[in-house]
Amino acid sequence: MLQHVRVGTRASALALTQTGHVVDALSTLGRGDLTLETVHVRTDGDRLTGSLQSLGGTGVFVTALRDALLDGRCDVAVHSLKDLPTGDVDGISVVVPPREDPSDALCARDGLTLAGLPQGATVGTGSPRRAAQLLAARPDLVVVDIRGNVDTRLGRVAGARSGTGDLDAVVLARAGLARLGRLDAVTETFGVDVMAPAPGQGALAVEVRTADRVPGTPLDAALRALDHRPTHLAVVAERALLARLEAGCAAPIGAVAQLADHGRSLSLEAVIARPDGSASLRRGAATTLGADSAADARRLGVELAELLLGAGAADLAVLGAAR
Ligand SMILES: NCc1[nH]cc(CCC(=O)O)c1CC(=O)O
Repeated sequence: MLQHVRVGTRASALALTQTGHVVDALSTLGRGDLTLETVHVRTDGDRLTGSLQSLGGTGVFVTALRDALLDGRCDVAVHSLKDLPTGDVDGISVVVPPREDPSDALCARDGLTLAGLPQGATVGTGSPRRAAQLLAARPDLVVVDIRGNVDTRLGRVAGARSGTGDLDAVVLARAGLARLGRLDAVTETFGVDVMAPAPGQGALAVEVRTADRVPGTPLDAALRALDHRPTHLAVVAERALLARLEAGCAAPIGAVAQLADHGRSLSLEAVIARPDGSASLRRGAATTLGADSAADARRLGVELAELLLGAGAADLAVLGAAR
């Protein structure tokens, strides 16, 4: 049986490379039974130019792609998983391919590391999570709110290829730079102890209409093979924590999970920071994985969120405001 599949994507360079990876993977896993086509979908997030925070929280890049999927203008939609709101959507099922390194990376002028940046250096990021953790490590830094695609942000670094940048550094997800072939710009990759990544960072979400998950069809078989259990369970835990804290992707919350004990348990570490970096809470937890491992992962996220709330998380950050 030959099945034709239209894969919807945003038109940014990052979205196109991410979609390209998914198309290649589905093509290989489809063993000649899938033909694939890429369909460009415009989103409000690509059109508006204000601060990312002023756009009204999570999901600005997501709705148009989901609408295209539900309207039947495409059959598969590819997103950066960290950009998705935490709620499930009726009629859509999510597959999670293997994740890239979830870390954040400093891209500074002249090869500088965080410790090497001069007093009062300017660092660009539009993310309250990154701003808070930068300021926690270096209260003297001046954080500049920037947005735009990865190339635009890298172009803001002084002494970068163009040489016209106005900032000493920017912070970006290492995964995006890796996918774009721009790891050359990275001057330091942050450990979780310095900067805990956004829940879901480095992972992709491949969305499909639940009605199309028909066992035995080439698309369903390829999607089953594409789904990566360690990544899927990790992001379920990270996003359950975010949801329990009633926070969106703009909240100053970092969380990263990974399988341990040869896949028999899952550990989760999370940080919530005061936006100015003057205080933060960090906690970790782990669970063994039983027959319903997704339920165990979700419970781990909820329990760690409740541990953080019990320790005063709500006093640190304005939770609920960034939805
Ligand atoms: N919010 C924008 C966004 N969404 C996903 C990535 C990078 C890729 C990823 O985290 O998977 C980026 C850019 C960045 O944060 O540097």
